[in-house]
Amino acid sequence: MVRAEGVTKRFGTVEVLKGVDLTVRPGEVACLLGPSGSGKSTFLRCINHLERIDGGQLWVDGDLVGYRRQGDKLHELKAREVAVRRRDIGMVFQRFNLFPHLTALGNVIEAPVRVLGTPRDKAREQAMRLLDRVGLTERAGNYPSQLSGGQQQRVAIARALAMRPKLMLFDEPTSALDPELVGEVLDVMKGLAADGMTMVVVTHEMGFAREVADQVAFLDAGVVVEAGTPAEVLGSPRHDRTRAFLDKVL
Ligand SMILES: Nc1ncnc2c1ncn2[C@@H]1O[C@H](COP(=O)(O)OP(=O)(O)OP(=O)(O)O)[C@@H](O)[C@H]1O
Repeated sequence: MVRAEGVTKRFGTVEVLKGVDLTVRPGEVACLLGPSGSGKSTFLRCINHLERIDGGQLWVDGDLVGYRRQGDKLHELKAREVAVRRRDIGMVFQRFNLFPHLTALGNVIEAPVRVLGTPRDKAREQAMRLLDRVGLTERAGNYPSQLSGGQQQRVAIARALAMRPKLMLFDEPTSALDPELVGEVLDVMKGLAADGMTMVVVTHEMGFAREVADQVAFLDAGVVVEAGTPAEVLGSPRHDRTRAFLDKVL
């Protein structure tokens, strides 16, 4: 589903990704760990077409990010084509980024109606099912300001799911939450994983990584220095930098 080979990314003269290699298979949950500034968000943004890579190759769902193949030639994607590819990718951010002027239901309905042209009645039915899935049926009519952080994040997940993505990206989805609200968001993510959603999750929640991840990758200074099962990477890390990081967070 995601394959990165030697992906590099520079901001100005600073090389933030220095050759990232990572493969995430369909249905797999990959947790990306690493110190602040190691490039985790940047890598997620590259997968989601929000940043352009400078080198290496990045495939999502069999397509080379940024390019369309025609015969044996590659053509750069136009903005419209990027927008179409991005429909298959759901992204959930640390700060929930809900539309403040729309209710929970309105937030979930918005993209299917506007982008996919789903009839409003059908989008509403689907949105209610999604709100039920994230445990927020009763809150459908509430505005973001009337919801807790955990509830807002669950709406954000429902909103991303409304586009029926093939891949979900999570960028520290619980970091902005009060500790007592973290569990409710992780439970929704665990449910998604159990349903077979392919997920790449940047998180500091080691319990989640240990319990749910098929693969844990440790990114340090723009390079995946080790990747493996949670037992391998969290239980017996091979790299000094991974060990030093885990000593701090575990
Ligand atoms: N748009 C940008 N322009 C310039 N520099 C950027 C930009 N985005 C990120 N950076 C820099 O790239 C480096 C990696 O940032 P990134 O947010 O990817 O790291 P991270 O591992 O997700 O960190 P954190 O855990 O703190 O969120 C940082 O030094 C950051 O300042």
